[in-house]
Amino acid sequence: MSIVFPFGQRTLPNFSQYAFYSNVFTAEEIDNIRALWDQEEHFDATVSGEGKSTDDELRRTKLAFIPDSQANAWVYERLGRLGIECNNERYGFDLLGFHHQLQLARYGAQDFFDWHLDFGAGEISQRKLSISVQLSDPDEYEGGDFQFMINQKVHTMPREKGTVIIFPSFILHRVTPITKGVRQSIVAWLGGPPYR
Ligand SMILES: O=C(O)CCC(=O)C(=O)O
Ligand SMILES: [Fe+2]
Repeated sequence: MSIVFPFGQRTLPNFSQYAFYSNVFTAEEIDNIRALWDQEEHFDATVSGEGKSTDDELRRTKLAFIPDSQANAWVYERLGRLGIECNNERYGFDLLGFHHQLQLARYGAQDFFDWHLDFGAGEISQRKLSISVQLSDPDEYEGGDFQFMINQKVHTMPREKGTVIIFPSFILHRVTPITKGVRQSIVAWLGGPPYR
C-alpha cells in the first residue's frame, strides 16, 4: 500500500464547485410554493440552527419552513431526486436524506446573507449538499445575486425563476444585498454521515 498519492482510490473527474439546473419548477408550481409563505409562520433567520441569536452583520433574511407534509411531498421529491442525480454524477457523497425541513427564505430591501459556508461543527457537519431554488422573477428585485467565491473569483448564478443551484455545503457563497423589491428562495440541505 502506498502512503502518498495515488492510493488506488477512485477520483471524482466530474467534481465541480457548483451546478445549476434551469426550469426545474414551472411558474405555476412556484406560485403554489410561494403561497406557502402566507400559510406558515415566519421568523428572522438565525445563523446556524436553533438557539443561536440572529447575526445582523452576516445575515438579514426572513424564513418559514415548508412542512414535510403529504401536500408538500412533491417539492421534497423533486429536489431530492435532482440532488441525488447531481451527487451521483459529481460528488459520490454518502447521503441519507434532507437534513432539515426545506426553508422558504424571503429577502426584502436591504436583506442579504454575506459570505459563509453552510457546513460547520456539530449538527451542520451532517450537511453534504446545499440546494437553493430561485423563486422570484429576475425583474422582481435588484441586487440579491447568488454568488460563489472560488479561488478568488466571484461566480454569479442565473436569477431565472425555477433555477436550482446545487453545491457541496463547504463551498463559500453569499446573497448580495437586495436594493429593491423582494427575492424569495428555497434553501435545503441533503445530509449524511460525516466525511471520512
Ligand atoms: O437564499 C439563497 O438562495 C441561499 C441562502 C443561503 O445561502 C443559506 O440559507 O444558507
Ligand atoms: Fe448558505
